[in-house]
Amino acid sequence: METLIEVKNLVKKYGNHLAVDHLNFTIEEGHIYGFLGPNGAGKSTTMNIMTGYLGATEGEVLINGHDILKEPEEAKKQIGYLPELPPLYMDMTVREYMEFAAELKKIPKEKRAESIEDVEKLVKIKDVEKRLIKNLSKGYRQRVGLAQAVLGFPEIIILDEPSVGLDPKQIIEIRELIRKLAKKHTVILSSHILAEVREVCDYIMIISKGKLVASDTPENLERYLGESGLIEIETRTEASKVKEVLKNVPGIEKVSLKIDASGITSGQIREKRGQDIREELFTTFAEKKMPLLKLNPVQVSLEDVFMELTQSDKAAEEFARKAKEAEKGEVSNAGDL
Ligand SMILES: Nc1ncnc2c1ncn2[C@@H]1O[C@H](COP(=O)(O)OP(=O)(O)OP(=O)(O)O)[C@@H](O)[C@H]1O
Repeated sequence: METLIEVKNLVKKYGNHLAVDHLNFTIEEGHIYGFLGPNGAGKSTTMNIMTGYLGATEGEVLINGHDILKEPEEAKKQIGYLPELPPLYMDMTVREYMEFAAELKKIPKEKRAESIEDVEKLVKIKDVEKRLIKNLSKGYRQRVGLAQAVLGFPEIIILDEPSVGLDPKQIIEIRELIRKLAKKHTVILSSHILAEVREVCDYIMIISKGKLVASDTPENLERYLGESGLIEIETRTEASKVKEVLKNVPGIEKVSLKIDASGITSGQIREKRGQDIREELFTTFAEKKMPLLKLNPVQVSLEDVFMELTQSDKAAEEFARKAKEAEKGEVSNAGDL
């Protein structure tokens, strides 16, 4: 697969504030990437640098091998960008604005009309092309912003929070449109909403405090981080006896139990790092004739992962460790085959 964008050691400082902190990643052809991070994480700043709207303090961005600062024309030609606040001219009609955008993009005169028609149909703004932008709803304005990004059908389309401020129906429409675009283009979008990124993107980059704290497919992120090291159990045996039995099971870090009104003891067992004590638990309880009603490893959702990664530096470090281990595991598995 072809590498379209290389971001190398990117740093952006606003005064003393490090908005982008040594970012490194590549964008490969044919995916829908999601930049996910809380407000202020540095998503817009990164996108503005990648698209040549903002200079970096350090580092470099290559678009199809062209440095965005040294060869801006060549690099920008390959990108369509919808910034957080689309640069719309309120007193222009939609069509006038599209003509203006086509001129800026240097689309040859003889191809302009056709190019605009194609995009207007795709984004469904043909019906409003004679209306002034200031009289359009927020949803339609966003579509016009998207239309100027898509105009000329560049290879890479970058969208900053494309669904912010839209109503649920418009959000669904925008998502459908993004999926449609992704059939022929590489799309990068940012969002602070995990559900949105998970729904549309096949690759997620989690950004927190200007740093890339995780980057993988949604499935892999869930897999690496899904195991919490916690096991839920339930039994009719008294809590004190359960505690006694658990003392003899190696690999346990912590136990917390409670009894409900019906006499069922339930609780959580935290395993020591890297241990899997499920079989040991099962046989120990069975030997003592203390049947377990439940023995269930607690799965962490992508929501939990996101919250943890973006709130705690320790969690982010832990993620990096797990991802490395998983990578090593995959390499050695491949070797075994
Ligand atoms: N022009 C600026 N001057 C000073 N600080 C800035 C400027 N632009 C952004 N920042 C700061 O840089 C950090 C990153 O901002 P950025 O807009 O890139 O984040 P974001 O992830 O896109 O969040 P949002 O979704 O809220 O835009 C924030 O702390 C922000 O306050």
